[in-house]
Amino acid sequence: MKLIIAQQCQLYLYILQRVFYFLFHIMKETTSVIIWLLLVLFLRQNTCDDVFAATSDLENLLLLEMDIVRDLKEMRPQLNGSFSAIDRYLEEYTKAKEYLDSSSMSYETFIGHPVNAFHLIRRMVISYREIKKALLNATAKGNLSRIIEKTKLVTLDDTALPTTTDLSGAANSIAVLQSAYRLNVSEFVRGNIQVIGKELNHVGQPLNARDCLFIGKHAFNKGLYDRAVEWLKACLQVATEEDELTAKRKEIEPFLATAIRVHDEVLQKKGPLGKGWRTNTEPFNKKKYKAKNVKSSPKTREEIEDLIPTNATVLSEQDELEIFHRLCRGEQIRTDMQLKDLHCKLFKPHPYYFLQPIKLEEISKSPIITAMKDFMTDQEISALKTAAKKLQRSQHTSRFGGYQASDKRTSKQAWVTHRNNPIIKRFTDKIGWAVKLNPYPENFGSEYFQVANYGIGGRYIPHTDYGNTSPLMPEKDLPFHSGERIATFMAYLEDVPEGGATAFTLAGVSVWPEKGSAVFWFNLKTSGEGDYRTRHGGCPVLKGSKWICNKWFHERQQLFHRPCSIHKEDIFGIS
Ligand SMILES: O=C(O)CCC(=O)C(=O)O
Ligand SMILES: [Fe+2]
Repeated sequence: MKLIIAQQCQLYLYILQRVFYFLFHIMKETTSVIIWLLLVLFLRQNTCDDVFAATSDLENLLLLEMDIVRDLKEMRPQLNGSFSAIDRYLEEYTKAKEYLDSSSMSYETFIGHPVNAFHLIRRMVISYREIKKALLNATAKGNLSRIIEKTKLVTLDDTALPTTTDLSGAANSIAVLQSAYRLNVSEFVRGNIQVIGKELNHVGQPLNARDCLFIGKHAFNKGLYDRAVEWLKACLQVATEEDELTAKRKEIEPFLATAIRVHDEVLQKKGPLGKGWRTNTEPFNKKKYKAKNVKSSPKTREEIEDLIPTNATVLSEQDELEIFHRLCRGEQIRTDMQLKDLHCKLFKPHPYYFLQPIKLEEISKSPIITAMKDFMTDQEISALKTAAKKLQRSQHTSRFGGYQASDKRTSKQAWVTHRNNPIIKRFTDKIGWAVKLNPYPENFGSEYFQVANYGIGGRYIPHTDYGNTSPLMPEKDLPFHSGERIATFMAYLEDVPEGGATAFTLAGVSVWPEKGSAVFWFNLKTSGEGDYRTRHGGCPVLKGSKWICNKWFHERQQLFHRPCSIHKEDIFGIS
């Protein structure tokens, strides 16, 4: 008996030992994975509340600033002595406010100008922290506490204020805007948006030398060496003209020298364009450096088609970004023949549309992309925007797996259901009748509406809507077996004065946002295979506030509406 117990004990011990060994082994293997996961979580948290990523948040920030200023102005006479941080800030704010009042712009229009938005974020990040520190110091010293402790800025939770991450995000966005739209930098530092070769001038408030230095450094860090040099040169110019110096020439010059040197070295070693860097085609220092393999970007739709992957080859990220920016700038890369083939028609796919047909415009024939003009009523637009109050930072596939907020997709979004909202319910029906697909999330025909708002320079780099590139609506409501995103309906909820087109890089077309209009396309071929030619992205918003609303249809529920086919290359159409 004893023997049996001893043997059993040994067996248990052996099993326990193996389990420990196994766990230890797993832990050893997974330690690095865990560290990565923690890092990813940490990075995610840090980028969650980016205020620069949505104009609606920037507008709220502007209102908050007005509140704080009212309070500061009331308090200032009671504070004897020097509070230079407050005085400097109030002076700067007053200039911005006078500018806003004299231009009689709406707050949304004002904040839709990237320079005005940058100024606001800078004041909130730098000036407010300085003021708060000065006030708290004074409180610590004694009798001012009763006045100061009541001020909004002191009682306000710090999480309500933007952070240095927001300021960096805004500087990055400006660098991206300049690069994508070829902005005239010497005008931009004066606050004016001018695109080289285009009649356009949106006036804003000038930047100071420190702002230019800050943006120049961000352009450099993003590998935009040509742009960094332009910024730093403009910065020197501003510094020479400034009454109250914000950055000394001595501070700027070393950065400029480094930017020029790195620019020339990169050009000589790697060429003018690659993943993560760009330079001019000529070096600044021609005596010391030579240019290397200057590559011209694709010119026509045919040339782009040559780049379309046939089997496994994929268009390089850099080539695609070049095409994307050309489309964003409104360059025509299709031939006249291709354009001549496109038509408009009045479309009555359902009795609902008999009296008021849809104005359908063909945007592209391969793949088929259609626009529906004036598809939404003002009532539907405001119902969707009102329902999308709690916006969260949008995410995109991450290099570490899963999804992450990054500058590949700078917007904020909310999922909106039609439940309990008769206007949104009717709008859902309307879409279903128009495109002849099941639009109801209840039976997994589609996801809820995704309403998104872009901020300064807000963009979404080219991607496909199929293949898990962005998170689906909350998973508990949409099981895996609902299939891929078979089709996309995307409506524009605002006009965008400058930039912000949707560019289809392989179709070679751009669609410009028009309030109430929508675009529709199938992401999958009839065989169920993804149609790579549907790659598209949201161009950086140069000026204004871009709001869109997506409805993604899922594959399985559409079986009887759109039967699959055995012919691999067949595509669906809208008819
Ligand atoms: O903003 C745009 O124009 C494109 C948005 C988009 O592609 C998406 O949300 O999937
Ligand atoms: Fe998309």
